[in-house]
Amino acid sequence: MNDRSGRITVHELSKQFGSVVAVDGVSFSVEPGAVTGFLGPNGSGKTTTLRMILGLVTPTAGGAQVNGGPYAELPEPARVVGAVLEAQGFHPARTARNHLLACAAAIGVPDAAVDHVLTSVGLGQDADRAVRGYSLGMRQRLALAVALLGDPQILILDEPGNGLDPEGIAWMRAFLRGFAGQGRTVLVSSHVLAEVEQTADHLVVISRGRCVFQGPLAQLRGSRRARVLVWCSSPVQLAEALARTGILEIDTLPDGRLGVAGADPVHIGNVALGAGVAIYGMVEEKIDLEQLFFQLTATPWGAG
Ligand SMILES: Nc1ncnc2c1ncn2[C@@H]1O[C@H](COP(=O)(O)OP(=O)(O)OP(=O)(O)O)[C@@H](O)[C@H]1O
Repeated sequence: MNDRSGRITVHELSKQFGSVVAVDGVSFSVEPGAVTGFLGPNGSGKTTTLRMILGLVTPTAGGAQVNGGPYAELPEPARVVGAVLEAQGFHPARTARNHLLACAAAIGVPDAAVDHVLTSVGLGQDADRAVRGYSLGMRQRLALAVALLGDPQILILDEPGNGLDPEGIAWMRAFLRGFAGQGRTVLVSSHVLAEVEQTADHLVVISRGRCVFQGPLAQLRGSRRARVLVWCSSPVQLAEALARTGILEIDTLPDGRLGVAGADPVHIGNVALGAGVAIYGMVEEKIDLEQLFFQLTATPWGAG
């Protein structure tokens, strides 16, 4: 089965290792033409999910499909999916070129593909050096080159930012965006929202083996209403006065300020004036995605 859609679908996927429930009924889909960030804290089940998509771990329940069928049933899997799950154990004495030539032979692609992928990942100059002299970032690029050998439609990367310096991270981001820009599919895991924030169009967030959010990044940003934080002489009086004008989403912050959603500073100032409450300061709250991610993944079965 290969419908060439470039779509990954995961349905009610679960995996239990003894008494550990690593993945617990996760469902999501990953579409072509976009970068999908697969986010969750350490141990939340990301790697196990990716391994199940790739047929490396047998699910306890549910299933995953790549191009309309199980990965194991794809006729030429390396031409459909390129995956980098962990910094591979490359033979230290081998050059990158020789390593890639061996991989190319194993999956039946012509040697010419080797030069192409070496250039794509920026290792052209270092192709004939032994891998033992490679930095971690260069090894990551080599692992990516292996994944690209079959000119796959889909890339699956597990924490590709690990060990990369800022320049390497910027390069990886641009590469993944370019790959998705060709209409291909990218699924990239991370435990740091900031790492995928600038790359991902879509997010799938898991926590303790369960999916707590999936959708466009912009939707996550918009899921929390912007608030105005108000420092005033009488928070209770101001909250009551605002409520009389229909503004009901008001929280009291630990520092005594009010967090008011659904009203602009002009309205709040006018209401305060009418109620005889002195305003000492107002700021529009910045939506902190990292904090939202933390809130999503900190509560046991989060809000989705
Ligand atoms: N082969 C295994 N045997 C037993 N437990 C496992 C196995 N693989 C994973 N686990 C457990 O399943 C849970 C999920 O692990 P997993 O590696 O999928 O999480 P993760 O989100 O990828 O974490 P990280 O970000 O740390 O890589 C963890 O509690 C882990 O200890």
